[in-house]
Amino acid sequence: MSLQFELCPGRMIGGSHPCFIIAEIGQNHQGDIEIAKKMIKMAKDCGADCAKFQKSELEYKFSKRALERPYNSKHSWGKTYGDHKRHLEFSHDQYRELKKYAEDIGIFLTASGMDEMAVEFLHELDVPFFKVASCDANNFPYLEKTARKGRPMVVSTGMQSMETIRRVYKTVKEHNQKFTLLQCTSAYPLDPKDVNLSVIRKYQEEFPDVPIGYSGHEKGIYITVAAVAMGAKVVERHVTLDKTWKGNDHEASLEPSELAELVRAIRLVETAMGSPVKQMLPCEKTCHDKLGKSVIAKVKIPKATVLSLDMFAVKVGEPKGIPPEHMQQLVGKKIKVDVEEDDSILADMIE
Ligand SMILES: CC(=O)N[C@H](C=O)[C@@H](O)[C@H](O)[C@H](O)COP(=O)(O)O
Ligand SMILES: C=C(OP(=O)(O)O)C(=O)O
Repeated sequence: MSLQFELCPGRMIGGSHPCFIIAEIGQNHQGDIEIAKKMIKMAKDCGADCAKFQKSELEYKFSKRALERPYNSKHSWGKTYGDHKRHLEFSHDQYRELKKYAEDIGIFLTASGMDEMAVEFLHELDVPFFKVASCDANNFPYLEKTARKGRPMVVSTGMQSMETIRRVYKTVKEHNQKFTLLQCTSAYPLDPKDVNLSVIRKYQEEFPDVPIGYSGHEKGIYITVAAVAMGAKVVERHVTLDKTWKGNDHEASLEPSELAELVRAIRLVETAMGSPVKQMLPCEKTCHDKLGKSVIAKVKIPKATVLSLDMFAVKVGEPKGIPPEHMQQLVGKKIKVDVEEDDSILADMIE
């Protein structure tokens, strides 16, 4: 069984614990703290385990020239990429307010630290765990420093090769035992042919002591539910209050009704995963009583006949007799009574 650990106070993940569902608010709050709060509440009401944001200290995440480059996208909130990002970035005080709000309504809150300084701030904010965004999965100095802080980590692996992920595993593991790797393809919205859920299996094989999860950017909920059926122990999906809003991520996000449906579907599938022990269950008795088949006399069998296969048929009999899987064992045995054609052969008729 995969490693299990406490990702948030009182909330274990991995093993047979319920999948941990992260509602990624990201920057879908449009830079408005009241919308952000509504989204945290929505995540809670829909049954998600955690609301997540993205925290950057912009001069540490981007170079000057990257911040100054013109950003003409229809999703832009400013003339330059820096202006756009500044519009979407909450201050430290605003983060404290959001964290308090989440605590008040009873949902975990964290953020991806999008650079080392942001991780420092999140550490001080006392988030339950660090999320590492795909764009930092190959940022080894960052990974090492973050892992050394000792908080659990959820590491996304979009845009990376298997070789890099092996190195991520080794690097983080050296300093921190509590982490999970999420399969992710970083495209918005993500085409199903590029999802590669099979990577979940690959990760489970290569890293059997680490819970594996999935961070999805596709439309709809089916693929994420399938990830859970494959054993994803953490899932993350972007959420929005309105998919038509301005912003790069809204289209690939779930609206409240979809998030609620995703949570319901995940919990249903988890229940249905059940046990690998194959046996007839008590709930099957009614069906078995009505339609379970028995060994039936194909012909009249006189008392003292030595039984052979050509004397048997398999039918639903009344009363229920010997189950057909035991038919072979009857061969060569003697019958103690006369049996009419089409009667059930019962255990106490056999010598
Ligand atoms: C890889 C990564 O960070 N991806 C994030 C998480 O999925 C996204 O939310 C980006 O922040 C977003 O798509 C950027 O959009 P823009 O460039 O319009 O701010
Ligand atoms: C980019 C992020 O996540 P992912 O790589 O899982 O999409 C994030 O957490 O900010």
